[in-house]
Amino acid sequence: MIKNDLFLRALKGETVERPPVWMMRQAGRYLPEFMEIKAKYDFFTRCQTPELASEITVQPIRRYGMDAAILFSDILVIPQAMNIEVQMKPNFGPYLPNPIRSQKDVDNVIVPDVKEALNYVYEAIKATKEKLNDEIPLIGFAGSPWTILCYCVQGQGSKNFDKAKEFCFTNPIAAHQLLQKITDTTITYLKEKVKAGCNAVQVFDSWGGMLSPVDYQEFSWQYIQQIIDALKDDAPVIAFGKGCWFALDTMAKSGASALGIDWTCSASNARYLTGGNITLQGNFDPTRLFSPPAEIKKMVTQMINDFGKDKYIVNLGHGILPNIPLENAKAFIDAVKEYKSPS
Ligand SMILES: Cc1c2[nH]c(c1CCC(=O)O)Cc1[nH]c(c(CCC(=O)O)c1C)Cc1[nH]c(c(CCC(=O)O)c1C)Cc1[nH]c(c(C)c1CCC(=O)O)C2
Repeated sequence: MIKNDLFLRALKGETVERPPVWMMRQAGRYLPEFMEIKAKYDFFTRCQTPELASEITVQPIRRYGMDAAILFSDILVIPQAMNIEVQMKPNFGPYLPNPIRSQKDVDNVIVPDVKEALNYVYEAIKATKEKLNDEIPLIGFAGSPWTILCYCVQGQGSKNFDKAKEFCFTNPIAAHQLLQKITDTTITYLKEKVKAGCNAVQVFDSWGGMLSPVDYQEFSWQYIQQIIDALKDDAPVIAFGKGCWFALDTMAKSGASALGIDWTCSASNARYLTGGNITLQGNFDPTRLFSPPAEIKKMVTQMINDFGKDKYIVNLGHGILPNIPLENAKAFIDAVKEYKSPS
């Protein structure tokens, strides 16, 4: 049994004293203790060494006491396991030297035995569970098939992922084959993560908002739906689509336990679009963490009042930025812990 189960109760839609809180990308570069490890080990060494990955995962918890931990890893371990070379270049980000651009490239992509290929991730989960000592739940995650395709085809980060979209629109058969291969790999991977000890999983569709509503259904959502269908009896699933407010009505009917909301969608609009019954997670503008702590606290309290304390998980609308002052991150977490319902 998990001692602080606020997060799991919110995912079930139960009434809570206060909403739970965690931050997307909470194990990261704003933490000096993270930077110390980063200085010594390259990115994939950190991901692949269970002792390092588990240590990095619990760093923000020790400092701030969030209500859930998220495993330190990356969405790009999936293409790596599928035989696609992925590098993480310092001060540049992901770089895939042989991007996928043709049917032949797609044919060369394998659906691996993820039990073997990503065994280091499950070992990291087990090590993390020991460190967490059942105090709080652990979240596992994967990128959405569309977001993974974006990197596989573009070959690097992008403002508009134009090459990824061009590939889908000029070569839809190959694109769908690739999306299905990623989906099949992701389903087995997430199931293994749950078996290893993750208490919930989140699917990050970071680049879903690059697609039109119609294209979103075709190239992104139908694959996320397959993942939800396959996982929902194993663990609660959170679906986060950045810029995907237009699909919230579909997402609300998917069987996901919660939906992530970014900061461009108001709480009332998100509740309206999702029918008011499903747990929502979000949606503080990550850049707003640069505001003074007192202002952050006021805004967080207002945000909880706007979403309502139940069926709600406090989070940012996307990942925390590298240069956020430590006391500002603390103000965000503390505001939630100090929350009192207006009566
Ligand atoms: C799109 C995406 C990626 N990775 C991820 C996403 C989806 C979430 C989102 O949209 O932010 C997910 C991710 N990546 C990382 C986590 C760790 C867990 C956490 O702290 O939340 C999570 C949940 C570690 C990481 N993944 C990465 C870092 C920073 C580089 C480093 O530590 O050396 C971290 C802490 C590298 C990475 N990995 C990726 C990018 C674009 C980058 C470079 C940009 C950046 O530096 O933020 C791909």
